[in-house]
Amino acid sequence: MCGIVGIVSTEPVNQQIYDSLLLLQHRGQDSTGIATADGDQFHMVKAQGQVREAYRTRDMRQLLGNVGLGHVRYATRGSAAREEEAQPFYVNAPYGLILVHNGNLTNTRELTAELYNVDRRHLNTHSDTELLLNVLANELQAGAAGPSLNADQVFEAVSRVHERVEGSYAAIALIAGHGLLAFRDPFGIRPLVLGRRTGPAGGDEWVVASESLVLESGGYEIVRDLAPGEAVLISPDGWMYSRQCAANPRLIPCSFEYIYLARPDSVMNGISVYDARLRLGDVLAEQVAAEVPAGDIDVVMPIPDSARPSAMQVAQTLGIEYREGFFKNRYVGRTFIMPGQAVRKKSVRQKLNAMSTEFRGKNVLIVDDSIVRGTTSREIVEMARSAGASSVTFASAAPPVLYPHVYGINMPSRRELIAHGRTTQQIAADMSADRLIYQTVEGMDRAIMAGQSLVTELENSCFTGEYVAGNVDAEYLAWVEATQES
Ligand SMILES: O=P(O)(O)OC[C@H]1O[C@H](OP(=O)(O)OP(=O)(O)O)[C@H](O)[C@@H]1O
Ligand SMILES: NC(=O)CC[C@H](N)C(=O)O
Ligand SMILES: [Mg+2]
Repeated sequence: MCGIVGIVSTEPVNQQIYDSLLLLQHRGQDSTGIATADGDQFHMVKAQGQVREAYRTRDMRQLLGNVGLGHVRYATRGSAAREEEAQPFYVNAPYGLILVHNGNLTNTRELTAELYNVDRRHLNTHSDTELLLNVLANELQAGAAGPSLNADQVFEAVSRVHERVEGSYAAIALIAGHGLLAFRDPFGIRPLVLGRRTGPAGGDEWVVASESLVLESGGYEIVRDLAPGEAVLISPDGWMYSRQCAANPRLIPCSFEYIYLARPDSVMNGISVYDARLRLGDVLAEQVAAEVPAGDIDVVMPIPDSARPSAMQVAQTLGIEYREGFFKNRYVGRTFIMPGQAVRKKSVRQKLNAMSTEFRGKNVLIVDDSIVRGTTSREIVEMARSAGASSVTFASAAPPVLYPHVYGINMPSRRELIAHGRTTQQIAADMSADRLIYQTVEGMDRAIMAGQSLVTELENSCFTGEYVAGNVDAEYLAWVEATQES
């Protein structure tokens, strides 16, 4: 998952894009980029690292214009370290296009061959985003009748993109002289929300972003989540056009957004992330009560940050005291989205510290939102034991992660997943926990989708092995495993 934002304003957008990217930092820490359109002229700045370190004042000054977009990257194809894969990507024809993308394409091999053999387009990186941009460019070119471009032509091009591209993609593009285009894949796997406000001199200002907290913070009203397959085109003077561009759209958003990726204060597809995490805690508590005799646990503790709402709810539902025994160094980022196992492992130790007075002589129930590689849980159990815990029960608000994720979370290989091919008891032994309790898939679905009717299915492939988009078979998974850095 990456974070994306696009804004059409009545005033310069550079600072607004920067501020929005700071709010989306939790979605990607590898690199960042901003592009603006000043009439027909594009300006772009990209850099490795996080938003606060990436942009200097002179970079910001050159980002002129009232229309723009931005990106924070968490690499899922190619490499986090390659500067040329930082987004946005640019192509000069047709018209001039710049694009940012959250998601991951699954037919990259076919697209790469087609783009070269049929469309005669050169690709310079291993990024799937470069592919997406070139397919869009090709389809816009194919439908272009002359120098002017109308909304119908743009939407027809997006329809052809949907036909050619497989996988997950929430994307925002600038079309020089024509404004901002945003579209979401036909399953709506990755999020994208549209907002509007009135500018200081009147006139509509628009934002499209990965998460609603960007809208809230900028004083925009939420218009709606883009529907799966829908495209929105906003002209530089604030006219908004939209159309359903997919033949068979079906909303199946990624459950991992609710479990871990998104900020709790965002609302996605009408579901509050915070409420979903509370309910995950409620349902997990049922599981704990069924597996652990009453009185066997003295205290419930979260692993900061993402597990807090679920852990609070586990404690409350079970009537057990809630304490914070792990303290977090606020200057260390999210460890799961860091590139490379060595840095992730080291960072867990730098990030979290166990306070022995909270652990000594106690039977603790530690709650995390998810266990993926086990990097966090292995370290945490060891910390709890050295801090003097009598026993350590570990509970995960998500079910066991058993399969690779190919739609925008970088878990390419089965081997690295602590739960793959193991029983719960074996995993508990691996992390040296006395007991391990997992949420069930049914419980997770119930918790996330409770109390609403818009979302009736979730993209759960990393838990179930069922892949909704593209032809994700054993051969493809073996290829991803062999070629993608994790
Ligand atoms: O089993 P693992 O491979 O360690 O992955 C799971 C852990 O990683 C995430 O934490 P992270 O530190 O990224 O972010 P957070 O502060 O939002 O919890 C997640 O919340 C789990 O704690
Ligand atoms: N996490 C994402 O959305 C990644 C976008 C794109 N696949 C990249 O690797 O840059
Ligand atoms: Mg965590």
